[in-house]
Amino acid sequence: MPVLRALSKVVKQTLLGSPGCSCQPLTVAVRNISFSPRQVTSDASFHSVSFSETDHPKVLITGGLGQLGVGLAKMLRKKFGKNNVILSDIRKPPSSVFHSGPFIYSDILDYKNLREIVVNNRITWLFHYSALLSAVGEANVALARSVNITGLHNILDIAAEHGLRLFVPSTIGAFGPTSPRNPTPDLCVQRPRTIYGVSKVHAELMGEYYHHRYGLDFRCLRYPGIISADSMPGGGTTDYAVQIFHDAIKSGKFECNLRPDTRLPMMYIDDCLRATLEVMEAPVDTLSMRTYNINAMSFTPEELAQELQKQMPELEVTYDVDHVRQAIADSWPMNFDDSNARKEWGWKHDYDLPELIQTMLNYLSSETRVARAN
Ligand SMILES: NC(=O)C1=CN([C@@H]2O[C@H](COP(=O)(O)OP(=O)(O)OC[C@H]3O[C@@H](n4cnc5c(N)ncnc54)[C@H](O)[C@@H]3O)[C@@H](O)[C@H]2O)C=CC1
Ligand SMILES: CC(=O)[C@H](N)C(=O)O
Repeated sequence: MPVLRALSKVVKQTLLGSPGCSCQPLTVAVRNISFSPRQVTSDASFHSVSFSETDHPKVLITGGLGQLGVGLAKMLRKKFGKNNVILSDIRKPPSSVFHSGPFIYSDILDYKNLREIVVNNRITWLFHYSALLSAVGEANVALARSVNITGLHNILDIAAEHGLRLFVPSTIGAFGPTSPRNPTPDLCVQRPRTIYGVSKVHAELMGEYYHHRYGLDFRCLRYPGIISADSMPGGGTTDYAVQIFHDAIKSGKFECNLRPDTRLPMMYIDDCLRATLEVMEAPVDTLSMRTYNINAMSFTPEELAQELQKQMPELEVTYDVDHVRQAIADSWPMNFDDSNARKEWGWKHDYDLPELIQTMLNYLSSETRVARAN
């Protein structure tokens, strides 16, 4: 009976909150009302990150060995110091990554292990990059549901319990065929048709809910398709826009898996990572929302090929449409309206299509020259 009485007291506190406070202080079990390891102690606080801690955050990046995580770690280590940024993943890191700063194994489905990492390393900022992307997710819905939704729940609970500032990326894929597509504003119908999109809308809503309910410092950007030279994409619909550069340099030929007229929002990786840091550092009073669109450019495969052919006139592009990816792309935004990010916290992209092409070609051709010389 005492157990039941205690339980009912916790339930009451959870549901009613304390008088005069719109968000619930951390006196409740975040995930479930039970005697689980997720029960938060009464002296914990969602607002416990002190100023000096946010000036010099201790950072954890999950899913850090994908297309974006290694670049994010590099940028954050430059700013906050090598040992203050821990990269984690479930894959074995290449030796260059392993020797460039702290790396640990972390499966986001293992809640206790995550908690241990956060506690032992006194983590204050968490960048949650683990996910299955759109095309891979459609090929393995059960795994995508588990990693993208169950994994996110673990991350939210850990972040809330330990007063972390939490960044979770969302995507153009969080919109669907009934959303306005040209342009797509921050707030509109979101009815995606992929497990990836559904999981990202869920992440946006859960993060915002934890923010309003518990005061979690949740920040989220909806990224366009990201283009990078030194890392490969992990199985998405926008992957063609990276692959074309590699194939152009290697063989002078590229077979595109989307129709030539498929228009999608895109961004160079340096802009994406800078936006991520900028929104994490934005003063709270500049953020009227917790989830923002960001954008840089928007093009079709045909436009990208034509622009690339200005530099490489011999490039041959053919099309062999993958129907799964095409259906996904046809349901996504063609242009992204990111005016709120620009107005509120000063977002501004540096790379348009010509700069993107020049930067990618410079990087990849110098890599090829080095490889040939060795
Ligand atoms: N790359 C892009 O164009 C875009 C990416 N994003 C988002 O940015 C984030 C990072 O994207 P990418 O680096 O491109 O993804 P990616 O697919 O290249 O990498 C994801 C990483 O998550 C890891 N992972 C999978 N299951 C895991 C688990 N159980 N525990 C821990 N890690 C696990 C994988 O090993 C992989 O290294 C994702 O959340 C993605 O949705 C959003 C929009 C565009
Ligand atoms: C735009 C994304 O979220 C990703 N690159 C994908 O195509 O799945």
